[in-house]
Amino acid sequence: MLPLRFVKTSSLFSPNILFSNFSPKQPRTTLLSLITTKQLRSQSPMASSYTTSSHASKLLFRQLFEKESSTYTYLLADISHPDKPALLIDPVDKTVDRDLCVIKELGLKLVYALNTHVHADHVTGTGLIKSKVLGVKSIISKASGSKADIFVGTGDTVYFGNLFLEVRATPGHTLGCVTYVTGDGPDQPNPRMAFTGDAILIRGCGRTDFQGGNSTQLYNSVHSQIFTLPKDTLIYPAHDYKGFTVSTVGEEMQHNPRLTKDEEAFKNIMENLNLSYPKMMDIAVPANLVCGMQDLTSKS
Ligand SMILES: N[C@@H](CCC(=O)N[C@@H](CSS)C(=O)NCC(=O)O)C(=O)O
Repeated sequence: MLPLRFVKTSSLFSPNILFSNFSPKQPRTTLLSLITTKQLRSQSPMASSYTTSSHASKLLFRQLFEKESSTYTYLLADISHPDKPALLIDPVDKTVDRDLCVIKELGLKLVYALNTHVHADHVTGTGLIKSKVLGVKSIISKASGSKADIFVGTGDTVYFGNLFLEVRATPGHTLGCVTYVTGDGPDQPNPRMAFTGDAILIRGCGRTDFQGGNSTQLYNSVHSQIFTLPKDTLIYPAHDYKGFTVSTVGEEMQHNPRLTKDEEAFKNIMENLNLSYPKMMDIAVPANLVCGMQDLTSKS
């Protein structure tokens, strides 16, 4: 387990080898194998874009959907870098083959599998990915209580090529929730993109009734860590149940039916959601507390 303050992928790697500096003081070398996953052509990405940057086409971005749990997985890669280093946010076990197929077809090199939190409604694809693509590192917050290769917290940056994600702790749905935000800088995507997990959903938010959930904390997280981002920041949540794909900070500040209320009204809404527990909860939470390595620990 590597505590992390700074993750930067170096530009010094050949097509099949990636050198990752996990800390400026502790350089580490990781050999990544080629992806050997069987291609599944029947499954395709749901939504896509080649770049959201105002600069040279640099960020490759895909929004991928898993329909049973209505989960979004996000693929990001720096395609201006010779090795096209890529990462996945919130992969789902059931769609790992589809996601790895896209990564292979696009000639990307998967470096990291990140989770925004310990999910209760599906098993993360992280463990399966690590068993299929050697060298991929799992990332989650320390506060999640989960096992992983790398732990992140507020202020950490996760580099893939010359692009990076900034980590913001956004607890409230669970204790260990984080939001990953694309970097603020001249060569970073503009507008910025926030991968909010379940902290904020489009016109909604994550429930707060289990896994250390707390509505006051969620309210404060969203207002201090997400609503303070530029209003044109794109919001990409971990779920959508209504057919939405993307929103913006400004749009949610104006139209989110829960988070536009004052704190007391918000708490009242959250206490009266009356949602049933996720069907997969008893399987998903223990599996996700080991980052999806539950069936793989003896094999890896
Ligand atoms: N029916 C689904 C679970 C739906 C659910 O509870 N979603 C969560 C996020 S996954 S833990 C949530 O926070 N929903 C908020 C909302 O307002 O819907 C299942 O059985 O898996």
